[in-house]
Amino acid sequence: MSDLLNKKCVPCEGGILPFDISEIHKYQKKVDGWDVKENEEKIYFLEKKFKFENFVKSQNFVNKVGEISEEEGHHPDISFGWGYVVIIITTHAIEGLSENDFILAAKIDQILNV
Ligand SMILES: C[C@H](O)[C@H](O)[C@H]1CNC2=NC(N)=NC(=O)C2=N1
Repeated sequence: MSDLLNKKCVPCEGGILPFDISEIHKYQKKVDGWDVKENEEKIYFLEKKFKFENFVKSQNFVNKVGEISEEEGHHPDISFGWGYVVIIITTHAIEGLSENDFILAAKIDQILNV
């Protein structure tokens, strides 16, 4: 079990530096199947695609992700449709990745492991 599951996202309104690439790689090892990508503004984010059997199962997963995000006070960008959900996570306040993103990723994975 990832140690990240025992942590809680800390409210972030800026004032800290985003993870550098070596911290990103260290944390990436703690979450399974999450890609690290960089957008056109050179902002790093996490991305994972989840597959489901139908639309309703995708929708139910999105709803659970929404509940966890509210509990954590940290929110992903979500797109979904028939049989898939794509989750993107970054820390908007610092324009990069922080521990919060990896905590949320670990807790999203946990939805499917319980
Ligand atoms: C204070 C509170 O934590 C912030 O407004 C939060 C809300 N959710 C958030 N979610 C994400 N992904 N990034 C943020 O910077 C962010 N800011």
